[in-house]
Amino acid sequence: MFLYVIAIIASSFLLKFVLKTSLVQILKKWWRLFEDGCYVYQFYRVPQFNHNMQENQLYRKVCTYLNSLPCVEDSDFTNLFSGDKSNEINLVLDSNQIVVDNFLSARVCWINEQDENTGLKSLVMKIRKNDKRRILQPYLQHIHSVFDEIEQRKKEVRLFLNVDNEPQRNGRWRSVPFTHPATFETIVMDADLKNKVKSDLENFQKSKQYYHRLGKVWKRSYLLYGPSGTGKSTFIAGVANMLNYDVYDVDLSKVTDDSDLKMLLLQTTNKSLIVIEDLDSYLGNKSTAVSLSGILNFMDGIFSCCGEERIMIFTVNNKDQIDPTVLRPGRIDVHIHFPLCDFNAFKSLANSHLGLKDHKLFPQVEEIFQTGAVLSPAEIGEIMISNRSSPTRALKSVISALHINTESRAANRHARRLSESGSVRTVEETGDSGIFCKDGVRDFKKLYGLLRIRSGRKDPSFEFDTSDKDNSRHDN
Ligand SMILES: Nc1ncnc2c1ncn2[C@@H]1O[C@H](COP(=O)(O)OP(=O)(O)OP(=O)(O)O)[C@@H](O)[C@H]1O
Ligand SMILES: [Mg+2]
Repeated sequence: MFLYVIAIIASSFLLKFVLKTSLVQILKKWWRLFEDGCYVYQFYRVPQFNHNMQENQLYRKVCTYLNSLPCVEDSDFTNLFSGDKSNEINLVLDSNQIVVDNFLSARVCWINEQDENTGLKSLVMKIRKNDKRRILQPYLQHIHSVFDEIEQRKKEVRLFLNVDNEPQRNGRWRSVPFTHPATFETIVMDADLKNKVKSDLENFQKSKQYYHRLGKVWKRSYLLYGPSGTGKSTFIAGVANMLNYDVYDVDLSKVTDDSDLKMLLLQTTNKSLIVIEDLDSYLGNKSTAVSLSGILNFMDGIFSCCGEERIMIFTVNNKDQIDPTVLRPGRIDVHIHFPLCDFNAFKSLANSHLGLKDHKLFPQVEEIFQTGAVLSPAEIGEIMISNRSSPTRALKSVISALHINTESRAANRHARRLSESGSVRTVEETGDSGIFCKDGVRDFKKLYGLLRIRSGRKDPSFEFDTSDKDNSRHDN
């Protein structure tokens, strides 16, 4: 019994010693040396420079790939560098260190070598001969795609604008850094819809092979439709920031003719968002020199054959007035509705703008929404921002604004009825915009400085058209 107790105490001390010291690591190293002796290996060297002393691009790619691996932390010696962003620290492998990577259940060792005499660096890959045939090609492919992903994330996003067509100017696009702070997370929209859009975008990014197999241009087109101030432009900024894609904002009023539009498209780069805002204001209207067929060809993407991975986004306020040929499958793949605020959207805004998850005035707000009051997220957001020091005051202001909206809509309806009976002219006839022609306007304007409000109809929130039936969902 005594011996038994002694054995337990001794083994617990031994265990503590093993865990506290590096004995486990030492044993692992010995085991690896023993294992290495049992296999035949193939070595591949990736030098930093080729024979003409030009930089070997593969070396840069492998370096970036290896430094991104979590197991870099496990190497005996690692350098720490500050990154581009504040608080960012990058781990960089030191010379003559070994990194062990795992790929398709095979072990791949990388040794970061530096020649003592010349100082030239190279990376040496060591894989078992048994695994060579199976993993070499896919592994190198994997390194390429991880590198591309990392580069894409690091890239500075730029906003391109088409300038007037002046002969002395080189190229039609001018660019500035894209610094819009919107992210996909800050956009207020139905959570289910947001997830669907997000996974649609992510699927698109991964579908290179799929599009190639089908012989289709690797592009996807989205139509964002809804009243003013519902977040369409903000959504575009959020997508650009999420995907790290450049944004090409096409101003159709500056396009001189159809071939100029083709030229603009040809001068866009891969991994970009090509945006035409307020498309409805250009269709069948003289504000652009581009014809309908010019716009249709642009949307079809036959001129984007020289590039890949582009997302086209068109915004409109009302899609009912748009020629159906413009919206046909292939030209527009996904329709996304941006509705005016309902109570759920209001709660999201109250949470993000005022930090309120609940409040005693919420039931009152819900009640007014049920009477059919409508304001855009922009309008409600603006009231909240102006009153953010007092959440209760902010909510009371929202309630007042919603009341004014309900009363104005009722007054508008009444005026329309009178107009139909021939006694009074409607707001449309007088040229005033919506509710602001009524007395309530001054109170309303006092609450915040927004001038535009339009009512919207309830439309399906997310529609994949017939070309994408599997994914289609109608929210109505
Ligand atoms: N759904 C939303 N989520 C987050 N913010 C929003 C949303 N809708 C509007 N906003 C805010 O309102 C302002 C105006 O929105 P935005 O410009 O995106 O509207 P829009 O739909 O593009 O309007 P328009 O049709 O007039 O161009 C932005 O500052 C944005 O922050
Ligand atoms: Mg907009």
